[in-house]
Amino acid sequence: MRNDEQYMRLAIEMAKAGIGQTSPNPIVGAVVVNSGEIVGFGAHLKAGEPHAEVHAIRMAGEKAKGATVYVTLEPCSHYGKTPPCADLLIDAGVRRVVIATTDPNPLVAGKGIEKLRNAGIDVKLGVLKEEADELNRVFFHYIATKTPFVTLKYASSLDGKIATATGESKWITSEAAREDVHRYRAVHDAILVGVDTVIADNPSLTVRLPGSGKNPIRIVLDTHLRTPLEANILQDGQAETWLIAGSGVSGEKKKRYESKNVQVISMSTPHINIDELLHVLGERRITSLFVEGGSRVHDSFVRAGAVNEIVAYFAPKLIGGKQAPTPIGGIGFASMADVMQLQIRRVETIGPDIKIVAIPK
Ligand SMILES: Nc1c(/N=C/[C@@H](O)[C@H](O)[C@H](O)COP(=O)(O)O)[nH]c(=O)[nH]c1=O
Ligand SMILES: [Zn+2]
Repeated sequence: MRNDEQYMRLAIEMAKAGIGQTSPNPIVGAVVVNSGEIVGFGAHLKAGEPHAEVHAIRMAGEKAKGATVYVTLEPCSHYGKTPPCADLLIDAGVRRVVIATTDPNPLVAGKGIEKLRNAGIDVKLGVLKEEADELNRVFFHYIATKTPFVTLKYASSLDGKIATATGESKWITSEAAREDVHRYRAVHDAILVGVDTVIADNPSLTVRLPGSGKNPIRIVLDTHLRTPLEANILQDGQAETWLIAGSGVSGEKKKRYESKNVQVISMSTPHINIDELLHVLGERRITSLFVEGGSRVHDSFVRAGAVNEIVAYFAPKLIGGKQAPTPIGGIGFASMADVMQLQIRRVETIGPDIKIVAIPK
């Protein structure tokens, strides 16, 4: 016999099956318990497919009657692509529902709970709320702002250089650290780099992991459309590629770039405004954005305050050189009073490297 927290921990572990697969939906897990026996469980695996509660109740069958259901997010009460889970739980005759966190969507927040309580079901809220909120920090951010959750990633030497003064950067971090980066790419809707990185590294920006699925959309900040036409990201057909151009680029120049997997998106101003960019990406259902550099792009996101998480890798190497570029270049902050304050969330080693995860305060 486990207690509410232990069953909810199971539901949270179950939810993780959907990580990287459910966008733009949240990841959700559910566990059905009857007289101390687990009789059903499930996770939401893909937008448009059954919700976690549906899988769990189906598995429980008759044993759902009089059972307790543990679910990491408030059961939905509106008709989306599938019928409301609140009604399903009521019809299945469950006795009690334990919920980790309520739905952030103001249109539905609390409605599922109200339906359950009106049907005489005992509802308990807030069990492992922090863990459940952390699970869906991307989804909650997107619902609240309609812009993507932005993760800034860089890799540098211990003395903070992302390349040598002559522009060499292969490789700074280890194979293990670079594989970790691919795991981040694999769960993001889109990856973003600046055109200078495309010119310098000719990156493919695809996910090279065993059995990896669909590649994220590749986005290049390219105000004047300087991306070389023979660049991998325009030629390899491995993923969709969007070039973000300033308003000054001529239609005929844009046409030269547009092809099957390549689109040019023009901003409303000559220079790219990060805030406008994020709203345009949000409208195109990009809920998570992985910004991989270079240093000018990082600076523009930091100065726009458009960073929700930083993932930094430090290699045990010294590169030196006043001209060697650092992770955040560009203009930066003139006064210490304006710098971006962070909170370190995690420090870990990966192979010979150090990985630090931080969030803005
Ligand atoms: N130089 C390094 C990186 N460099 C990061 C970017 O500058 C590269 O262009 C990009 O990762 C290449 O993408 P790909 O072609 O898909 O492999 N990133 C890292 O984590 N460690 C490094 O040592
Ligand atoms: Zn539902």
